[in-house]
Amino acid sequence: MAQTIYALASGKGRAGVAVIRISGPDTDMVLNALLGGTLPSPRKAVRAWLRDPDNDELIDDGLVLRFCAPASYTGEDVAEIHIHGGRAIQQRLFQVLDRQPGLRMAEPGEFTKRAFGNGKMDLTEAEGVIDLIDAETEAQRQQALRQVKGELGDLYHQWAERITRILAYYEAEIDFADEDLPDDIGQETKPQISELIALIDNHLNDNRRGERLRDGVHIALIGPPNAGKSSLLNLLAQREAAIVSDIAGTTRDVLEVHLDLGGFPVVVSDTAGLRDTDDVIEKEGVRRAVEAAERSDICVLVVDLSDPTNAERGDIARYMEVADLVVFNKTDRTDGISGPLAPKNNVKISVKDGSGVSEMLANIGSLVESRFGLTEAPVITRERHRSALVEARENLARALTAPEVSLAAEDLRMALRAVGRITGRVGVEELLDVIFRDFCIGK
Ligand SMILES: Nc1nc2c(c(=O)[nH]1)N(C=O)[C@@H](CNc1ccc(C(=O)N[C@@H](CCC(=O)O)C(=O)O)cc1)CN2
Ligand SMILES: Nc1nc2c(ncn2[C@@H]2O[C@H](COP(=O)(O)OP(=O)(O)OP(=O)(O)O)[C@@H](O)[C@H]2O)c(=O)[nH]1
Ligand SMILES: [Mg+2]
Repeated sequence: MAQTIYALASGKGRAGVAVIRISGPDTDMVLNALLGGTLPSPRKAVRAWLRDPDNDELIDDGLVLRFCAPASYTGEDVAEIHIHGGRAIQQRLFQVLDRQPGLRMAEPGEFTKRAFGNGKMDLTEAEGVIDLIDAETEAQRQQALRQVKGELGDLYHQWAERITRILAYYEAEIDFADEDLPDDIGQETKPQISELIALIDNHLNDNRRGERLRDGVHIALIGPPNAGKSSLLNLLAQREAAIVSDIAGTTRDVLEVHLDLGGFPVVVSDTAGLRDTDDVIEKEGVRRAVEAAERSDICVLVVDLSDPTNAERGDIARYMEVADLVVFNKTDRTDGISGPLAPKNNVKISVKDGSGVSEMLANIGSLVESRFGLTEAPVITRERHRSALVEARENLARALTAPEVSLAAEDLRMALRAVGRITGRVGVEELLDVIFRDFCIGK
């Protein structure tokens, strides 16, 4: 029998109201003790004086919510005690709970773990709950909510069902080889397997947009020394995060700033100015700058528009080729002549007087949106999903060329297990039983 667990469900520290959640078989016993014998009816908020059962001392004027298994978040008996969010009240209630037999403090995620264990949600939905709580931007919230609603889990469940149906043909061939079965089951199954592989490939080939949206889109600011990269970073961060000076080669380390860019989480990296140098430390800085550019999802090249030496530097022309956006800075100093350099996507700004900055933000915003924005179909949000799908795909491909029916069946079973691992929803055997029930084999 599961233990009864409790935890502070609301944020730590002083607050207007704090919510303490209890889940498990002893929930009603605890409520009885705290309320002095009257249990509120389920799913109805009831105001109640909370007392320490050992000495009848008042703890707080509270609000209590009771859920009866299985109709609760965890699927167990659950109670929520809403108290005033003062430290001493929280402390006192926790002391009382700690004294109750069979009760212990919940581990992180344990309520949701129980919800999964009791079939209230699958693993992708549980991950969605965590992502929803962690969501810091609007796009992250939307992506997490879709996962909580089960969109991703449903997709994988559909695929698991498709594999199971295909597998059923092979199982039937193995079990009832002497019965009336199609001569070549491959004719029936192979197009179905290929179709599924194509679906998985398409889903995998997503530019890792879901993962990027979860973790943050990495934007690197690169360019020659003194172009104004650090000045631009500070402008974006709205604080003096990086040192700015008119000495070329000021920035050495890669400096990261986290921002909400129109609802998208982005991590902007300021880097050392790119140039040939004999200074060993600056050299290392340049190496790190190039590395940051290679690792980034979006590479922004910052160039000083008023610097006449740009056109002579072959490396800048090369960076212009590969950069996603070229920002010509310091328009306040010139009439905006970019010389012979005219990259595809560029914008002219002045960090000093702020001109062009909103246009630049819109430009970066649309790059982020088109590459990493939400799509019609749900997307992979974790490496865990990706590696399981790659494994499933490999096994499906192997099933296509398997020399024997029994080997193909084993490949399909492995593919099924890999997909099933993502949702944790249904075991292979369980699914097979369901399918076999309406699989007409004359038996
Ligand atoms: N006070 C409070 N607010 C909360 C939660 C909570 O547990 N308590 N939630 C969670 O942390 C979220 C809401 N999610 C919930 C999910 C399921 C059930 C629930 O009781 N499910 C039952 C009954 C379903 C029904 O009748 O609609 C079930 O699934 O059987 C409750 C809340 C966000 N807000
Ligand atoms: N006139 C003018 N000066 C600017 C502008 N943006 C930056 N600067 C100046 O240009 C100089 C270099 O700016 P930084 O931001 O340190 O340049 P950086 O690209 O980070 O340089 P490194 O770190 O050396 O690679 C500083 O003196 C800034 O004040 C601008 O839009 N107009
Ligand atoms: Mg700098």
